Amino acid sequence: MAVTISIFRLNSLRRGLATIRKMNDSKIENIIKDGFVAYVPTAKGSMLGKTGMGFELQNVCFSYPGGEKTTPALSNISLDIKPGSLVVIVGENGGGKSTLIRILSRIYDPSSGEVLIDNRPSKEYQIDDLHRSSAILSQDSRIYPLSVRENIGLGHPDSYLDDAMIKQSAEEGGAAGFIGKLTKGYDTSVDPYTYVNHSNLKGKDHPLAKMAQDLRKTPDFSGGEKQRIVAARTFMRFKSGRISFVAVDEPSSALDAEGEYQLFQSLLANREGKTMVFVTHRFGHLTKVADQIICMKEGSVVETGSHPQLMAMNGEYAKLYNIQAKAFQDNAASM
Ligand SMILES: Nc1ncnc2c1ncn2[C@@H]1O[C@H](COP(=O)(O)OP(=O)(O)OP(=O)(O)O)[C@@H](O)[C@H]1O
Repeated sequence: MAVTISIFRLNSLRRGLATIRKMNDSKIENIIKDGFVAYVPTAKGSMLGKTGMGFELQNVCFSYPGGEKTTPALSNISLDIKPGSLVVIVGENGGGKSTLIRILSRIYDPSSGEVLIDNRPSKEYQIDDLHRSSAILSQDSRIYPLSVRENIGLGHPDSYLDDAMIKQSAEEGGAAGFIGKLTKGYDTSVDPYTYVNHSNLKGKDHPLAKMAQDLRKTPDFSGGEKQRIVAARTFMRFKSGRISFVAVDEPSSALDAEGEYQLFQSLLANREGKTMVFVTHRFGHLTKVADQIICMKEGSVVETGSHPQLMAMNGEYAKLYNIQAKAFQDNAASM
């Protein structure tokens, strides 16, 4: 029985992956060149010493290919991100935060300037290798036409049949609660099966009617529930033991304040051996424990430092922090 279920799941995953490949092939144009060096840990670097990926950016500029803007998305960014550090990028809309995350994750290469990863030019590394060692959690992260279990299992396909691991990842991603309330639990299909309602099959005890019934589209998940499944996939990814860089780019827009807080706490609990970079507009609880805050404006880094250092500077970060703090105090006063 277990073998039959495993074969069924494997076939289902294969079909799903073929669909995903088609979805991606049609949309993604790879504009970066692959490197020739495997991402191998160094004593100072990631996997071996379990200290996380280290970055050094030297005069990095970036303009989006075909973008409408006359000014670059990133201008002359120079900074260090130490292995194993917790970094929070803050700043106003359009400041370049997500673009910087994409450069660090090697989704794009700089238009000019250099990025060093573990002391070596990032362009020299094989892209797949770098991506296998990185986990990116963002609003762009997708739900795939697979079961809930498979959507989570994609984070670490070698272990996608490991129920305990899937469930633990769901707990960490804040998804276990609502999955537990689904009739089919982890076997619930997520999109995009169509409801087959052919009149020839109505009320018939026909094999096709049975199949059509099984294909019935399940109710859509809410935005927050989808984000929790995607978060669970990221925690599954951590279990591969390979992840040394985690980029978190505002994954929580559809989460309530409690959901976002829990998600960030779960991520921080998994910090060991990883460099973590967060982009969020609701940053107060993160920046106070961050090793480095990077404050961006109009494509430039305007301030970097710790929370006490930047508050003492009384510049852009202090302005953004005080606006948040005031909104919080006003809310508390009106309750
Ligand atoms: N795919 C894209 N193509 C063209 N231009 C883009 C693209 N993505 C972002 N930009 C532009 O690059 C600049 C920086 O955008 P980015 O998304 O990095 O800012 P951000 O600080 O993350 O903003 P937000 O806080 O609103 O998410 C903006 O001027 C934006 O319009």
